[in-house]
Amino acid sequence: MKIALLGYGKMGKTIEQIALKRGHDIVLKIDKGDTNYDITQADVAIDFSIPNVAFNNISNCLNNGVPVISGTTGWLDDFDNAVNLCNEKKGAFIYASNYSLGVNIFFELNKTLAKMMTNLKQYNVSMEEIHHTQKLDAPSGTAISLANDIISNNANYNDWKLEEAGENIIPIAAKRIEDVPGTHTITYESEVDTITIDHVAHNRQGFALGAVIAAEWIVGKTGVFTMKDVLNIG
Ligand SMILES: NC(=O)C1=CN([C@@H]2O[C@H](COP(=O)(O)OP(=O)(O)OC[C@H]3O[C@@H](n4cnc5c(N)ncnc54)[C@H](OP(=O)(O)O)[C@@H]3O)[C@@H](O)[C@H]2O)C=CC1
Ligand SMILES: O=C(O)C1=N[C@H](C(=O)O)C[C@H](O)C1
Repeated sequence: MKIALLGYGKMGKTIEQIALKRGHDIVLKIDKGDTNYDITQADVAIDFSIPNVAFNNISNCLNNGVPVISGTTGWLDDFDNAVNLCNEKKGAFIYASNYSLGVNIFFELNKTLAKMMTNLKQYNVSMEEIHHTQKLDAPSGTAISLANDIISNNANYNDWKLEEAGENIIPIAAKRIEDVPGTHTITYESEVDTITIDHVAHNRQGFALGAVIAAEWIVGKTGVFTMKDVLNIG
């Protein structure tokens, strides 16, 4: 498979290593300032860039009939526009806030726990995410997915807020510590005890492998998909 990497930073480089090991060719490596390139030479594009260029990169792929895997976080104001463009162009598109198998299992655990806690109003939920100091967005895309899944599965919550608690609101604390690849913790606290679930990434390999697996899966398909479709879990 011929892969275009849109964003050749920490994730782009990790994806390259894994894709080469799995027998793929990297035909484009696009970074800041690279504007004059022909995306149609790729069978599939993988975007791990920065929030304010992600939608433009995704649109370019969809407008040129190239399936696109989007891992960049912090651009979701344009998510519905990406979905509409994909449908209009009969293209193929996946966005996931987190491509790792472990986090996708964690997403399912979070939904199940949120459902179980609905009638237990003595517990208050909170979330913490920790990432490296170069991260541009806060809270993390994964934390936003986790919070939205709690809201969809637990009637006691209808919103989330960064660093702010309140009635029916999930407070999310975003910490930045050098070299942390990504840690997410969900806590339910009552007066008598605490229930905690967490996911700790040890490196970026899990995110990158998931993105390559998604790229292999999407070629030849039409539509807007999620990692749940790719991994067949939950
Ligand atoms: N969904 C998931 O599983 C995961 C998502 N992420 C997300 O992926 C994104 C990238 O993360 P990471 O690799 O750590 O970040 P990096 O900052 O290491 O890499 C981002 C790269 O994008 C480049 N870039 C800037 N402008 C453009 C452009 N117009 N087109 C293409 N590339 C451009 C940057 O170049 P330059 O440095 O020259 O500006 C940089 O090399 C983040 O949004 C992060 O949150 C990260 C891990 C997992
Ligand atoms: O920026 C990162 O590094 C990561 N970003 C993603 C997010 O915002 O959730 C996924 C992972 O946690 C690493």
